[in-house]
Amino acid sequence: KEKVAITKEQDALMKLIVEAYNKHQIPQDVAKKLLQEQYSTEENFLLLTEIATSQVQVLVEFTKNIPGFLSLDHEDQIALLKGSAVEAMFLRSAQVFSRKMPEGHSEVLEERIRKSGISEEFITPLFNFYKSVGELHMVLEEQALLTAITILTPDRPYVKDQPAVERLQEPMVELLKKLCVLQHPQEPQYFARLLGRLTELRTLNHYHAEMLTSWRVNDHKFTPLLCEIWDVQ
Ligand SMILES: CC(C)NC(=O)n1c(-c2ccccc2)cc2c1CN(S(=O)(=O)c1cccs1)CC2
Repeated sequence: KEKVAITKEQDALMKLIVEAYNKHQIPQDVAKKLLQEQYSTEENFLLLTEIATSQVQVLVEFTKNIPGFLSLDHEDQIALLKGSAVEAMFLRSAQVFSRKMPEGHSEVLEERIRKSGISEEFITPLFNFYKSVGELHMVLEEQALLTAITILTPDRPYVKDQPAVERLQEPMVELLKKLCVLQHPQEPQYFARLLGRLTELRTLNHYHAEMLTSWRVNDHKFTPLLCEIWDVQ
């Protein structure tokens, strides 16, 4: 059985990705707001809009720190960000949700999200996804790499130079694979389960697009940044 070891380069890459991931956490005060007073549906929706908007800003900063990203074609950089924003947001949500929270906090958070005007047929797959990510008990390095891998998906719409994106994503996938073997030696299929979450994420894109149209119908307001990244209005 060949000895799996992280090379010096891989260790340097991982440190860069984790550092970027840590630097760009969501301002806790915004997420904490969701846990405070009892809000109406409209106020919960506005809070989610605020949290989602701050998350997109966090996502852009994290992405800019992915080694090689800023050397990609500029239009491709935009195409990758727009193509991955929803997935990165739901991955982040799942990671926030699956984190150990003080007693009763995740129930309150779940309640607030359920009472935010999001249609039922979207809430179910959303919480199924949060649960399936939570069951993986990902370590920080895995979360950061999985987010970078999601952003560096070559086959997003309008990406011109896909091979250039593949050249950035490939080493991250290789590194994540090694990490999984080292972190979960008793679970050889763990890496495959992680990648399976990325497939599940793509289905949430579809639900999110459906949700957006239903919100536009009953004229919910989004921020300019969310309109920009989600191509609405
Ligand atoms: C952490 C950030 C990325 N999470 C977030 O914004 N959440 C969270 C969430 C999950 C765990 C902890 C805190 C918040 C649940 C939901 C969203 C956003 N969306 S949304 O983007 O469709 C939306 C935007 C405006 C109205 S609805 C709906 C569902």
